[in-house]
Amino acid sequence: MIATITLNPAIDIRYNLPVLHLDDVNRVTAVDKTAGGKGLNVSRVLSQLGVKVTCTGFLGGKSGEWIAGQLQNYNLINHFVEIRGETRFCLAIESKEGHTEILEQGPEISENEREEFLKNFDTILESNNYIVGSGSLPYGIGSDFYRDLIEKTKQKGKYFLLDSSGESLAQGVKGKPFLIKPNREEFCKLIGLNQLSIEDMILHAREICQKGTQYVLLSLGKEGAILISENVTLQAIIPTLTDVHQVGSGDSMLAGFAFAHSKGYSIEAILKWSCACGISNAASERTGSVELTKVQHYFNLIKVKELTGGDYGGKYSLF
Ligand SMILES: Nc1ncnc2c1ncn2[C@@H]1O[C@H](COP(=O)(O)OP(=O)(O)OP(=O)(O)O)[C@@H](O)[C@H]1O
Ligand SMILES: O=P(O)(O)OC[C@@]1(O)O[C@H](CO)[C@@H](O)[C@@H]1O
Repeated sequence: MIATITLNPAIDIRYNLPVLHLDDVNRVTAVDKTAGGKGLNVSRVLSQLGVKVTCTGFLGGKSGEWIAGQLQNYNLINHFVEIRGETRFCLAIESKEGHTEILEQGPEISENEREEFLKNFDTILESNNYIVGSGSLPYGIGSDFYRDLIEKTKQKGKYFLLDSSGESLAQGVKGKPFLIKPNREEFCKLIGLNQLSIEDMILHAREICQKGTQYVLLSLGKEGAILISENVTLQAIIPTLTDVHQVGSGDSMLAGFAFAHSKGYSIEAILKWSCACGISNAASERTGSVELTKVQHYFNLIKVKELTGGDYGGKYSLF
């Protein structure tokens, strides 16, 4: 079984506008509202793939109640800790100018609520082999929180997949999770440089793997993805879609990885499943949502190629 952690869930609102006018009134042409936060997107996609998923994190207030209701609709097992604060809203605006996100910081978590989560987490660990921890941390949760959860998970011999950013990702990597899934920007921040070439990202990712993280799944949007481990580097070449709804593609990708790995598929097939889920989400109107027939269709179009750059320090010929 797979459990997901969403410490800072959100009601995700997506507005579509032909043009976004700043300092003016804008009227939207389409609205979408989903139970979000990265971990809940992962959960919904896993559920669509037929996996029984336990979801945990913090939920509070009227927005928390709304999200809890949505969990039932998707047959997700609700192990969220109820909090006094109000669960946040996150806004994504899609217009001709591009994609704009406005994200609330989220509620404050008290010491007691944090303790309750940790007790709850110990129980969840007993019955789940995969833990997927995704997204930002709310106030009151220290940046080493994921790291502690990763260490607990590893002590039980289970897999922790981490998708975070900034300091919580940097700290998380120190806990040596099974996998991290940064996008290009998150990875550059992790390394502490503004821009990195693909070759340099591979070399840095390999270094992270040598220190104990098993996989770095580098997601590159419409350019596909690269999966790096200590011994192998695989590139996924994908069909590119235009006119996409990209929010949640990274989360869908992570769901695809957890699903395919838990089925014991080959590493090439796991990378294809990951990308196929990301693409299917990008093709969907809904945030954090895939269709199995589309996933299978995209799976067949993806090519996986091994990149050989010689020893660590060598260059990768493809790029
Ligand atoms: N325009 C696109 N066309 C085809 N596939 C896409 C496109 N955008 C994303 N994908 C798929 O989704 C995967 C994840 O996308 P991306 O790298 O944008 O993740 P992310 O930045 O974590 O996304 P988000 O934060 O929006 O969830 C890509 O590796 C790719 O497989
Ligand atoms: O603030 P975080 O947790 O980093 O990101 C939150 C968020 O932008 O990520 C998801 C898309 O990946 C959305 O569902 C959600 O609104």
